[in-house]
Amino acid sequence: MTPQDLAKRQAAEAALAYIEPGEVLGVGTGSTVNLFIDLLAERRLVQDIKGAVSSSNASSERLKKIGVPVLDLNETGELSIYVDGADETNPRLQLIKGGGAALTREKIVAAASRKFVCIADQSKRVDVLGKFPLPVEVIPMAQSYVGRQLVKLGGKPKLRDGVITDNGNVIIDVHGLSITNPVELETQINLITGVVCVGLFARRPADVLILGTPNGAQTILP
Ligand SMILES: O=C[C@H](O)[C@H](O)[C@H](O)COP(=O)(O)O
Repeated sequence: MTPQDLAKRQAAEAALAYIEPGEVLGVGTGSTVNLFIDLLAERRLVQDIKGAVSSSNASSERLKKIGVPVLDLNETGELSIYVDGADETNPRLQLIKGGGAALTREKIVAAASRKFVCIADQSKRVDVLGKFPLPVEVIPMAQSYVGRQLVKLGGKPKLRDGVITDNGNVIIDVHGLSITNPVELETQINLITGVVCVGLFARRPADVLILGTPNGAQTILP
């Protein structure tokens, strides 16, 4: 395991403490979440939860493989805990997400959860969001139009080659942004016709960040 994977695993392991027995768990997407799912099996915690609402087909498959029932968010109502990774986090726990193209469902599950526990290695921590290209999920026929609007906002849009989301849409990654006002930019991008979702989690930041570091897992509050 690389030092980065070890740090991700530390964060994932610390997040196990947030699981509420008998509850439905919200589960995100990505390599850090995969380690979290693996730990559910390793630590025999699968029986403790009622099931999971997942933010991607990939996570659903992984959950089913270890015997976790994957439930429909429309049937579960509000979730107590949502555990997910991030591509970047600032000190206010506002995030960039969507490196794995799952941003829209992630934002839905985060919105429907009382507590969002973000798990990441320390390389994800930044002062100002934007070094990681900002993912935007877009309806395919609007791709060029949305690209032009994103240029007007100061970004350099680039279509993510060969990627179709679980919702049948494309991803535009916006390079060259220095996101000093994440709430405003999230609103501006949301207002572009053809945008399904932007991977900026500013209006609904994480509630808790668990960061894997060489000195162990650190819990950070906004
Ligand atoms: O679409 C993917 C998600 O937003 C992931 O949570 C994010 O990309 C972080 O992934 P990883 O844990 O692999 O760094």
